[in-house]
Amino acid sequence: MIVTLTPNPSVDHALVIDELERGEVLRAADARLDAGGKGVNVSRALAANGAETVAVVPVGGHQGHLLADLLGATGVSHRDVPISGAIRMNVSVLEPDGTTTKLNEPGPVLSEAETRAMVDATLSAAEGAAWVAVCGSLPPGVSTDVYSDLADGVRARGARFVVDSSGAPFLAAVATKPNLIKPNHEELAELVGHDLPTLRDVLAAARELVTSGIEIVAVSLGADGALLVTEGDAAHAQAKVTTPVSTVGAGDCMLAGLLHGLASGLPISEALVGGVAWGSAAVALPGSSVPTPDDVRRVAPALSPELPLSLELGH
Ligand SMILES: Nc1ncnc2c1ncn2[C@@H]1O[C@H](COP(=O)(O)OP(=O)(O)OP(=O)(O)O)[C@@H](O)[C@H]1O
Ligand SMILES: O=P(O)(O)OC[C@@]1(O)O[C@H](CO)[C@@H](O)[C@@H]1O
Repeated sequence: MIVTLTPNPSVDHALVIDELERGEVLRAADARLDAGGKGVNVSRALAANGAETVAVVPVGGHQGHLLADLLGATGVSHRDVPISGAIRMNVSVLEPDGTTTKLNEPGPVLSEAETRAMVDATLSAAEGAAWVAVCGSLPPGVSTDVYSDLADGVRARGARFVVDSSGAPFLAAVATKPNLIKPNHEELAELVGHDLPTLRDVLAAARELVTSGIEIVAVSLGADGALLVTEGDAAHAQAKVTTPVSTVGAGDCMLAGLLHGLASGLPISEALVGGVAWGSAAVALPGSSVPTPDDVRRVAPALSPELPLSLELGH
């Protein structure tokens, strides 16, 4: 069982347009709503592939009701923590060449009591779980100290602690030495404090974090696939997507596939290939849609026989 906590969930509103032009009235050709926020997406992807998961979410306001309805419609088990503020509506603007622009709200202010209730709900869901993944930004009012409470509580219950975030909260979370982190290329550069132009640089940065006490560093690299590093191992995998539609949530689906593989006892390289398959399958789907097993079967992920260390990333 994999538990997710999304401290700052959203309803994701995706709009399909021809071309993003500042200062113009743009008519959307299509639009869709999905339950969103990084941990919610991880749980949605797991549930869509038949894996056991519970999503813990603070819920308030009209969007909160909508989030609960959307989650219910997709069959995802969720534990709602009532809050007085309204959760976010985040907008994604999707162009035909696959370019995705995101506009994310800050989210509601959470009181200390609401933050405590969110931690307690997560720790109660963590009883008997294999992994607990805390994903995405922190809403205003939530101190980064929340990560040490969560890390200690999750470990005390025998589960493994995963974090995916960005900026200062990610730095604070990394200081708790999670069992697994999933930065993307930019977030890893932020964590180590310098640019990482090639896969060789990404490997060195991931090894630095592993040496500091993090068991597994999984770096998602967009179209360049993903690199997974542990103390004794490093693996790279990639899958081509001919027509990218929306990259929103691809990193979350990659994390979901990876955790599913690890929870099923796969060796890390096979779990990585599964993660890349789920992430790449998500890129071929609209909005924040998560892939089903049929979608995953349509992509052909490949483990690199040797690490392509000279690969220049993002080209
Ligand atoms: N253009 C692409 N072509 C093929 N696969 C892709 C592409 N973009 C992303 N992927 C797949 O999705 C995974 C996650 O992508 P990425 O590194 O962009 O995540 P992210 O920045 O965390 O995304 P998000 O925050 O939207 O969830 C990659 O590891 C890769 O497997
Ligand atoms: O603002 P955060 O919490 O960093 O990210 C939130 C978000 O952009 O991440 C998901 C995609 O990964 C979306 O479902 C959601 O809107």
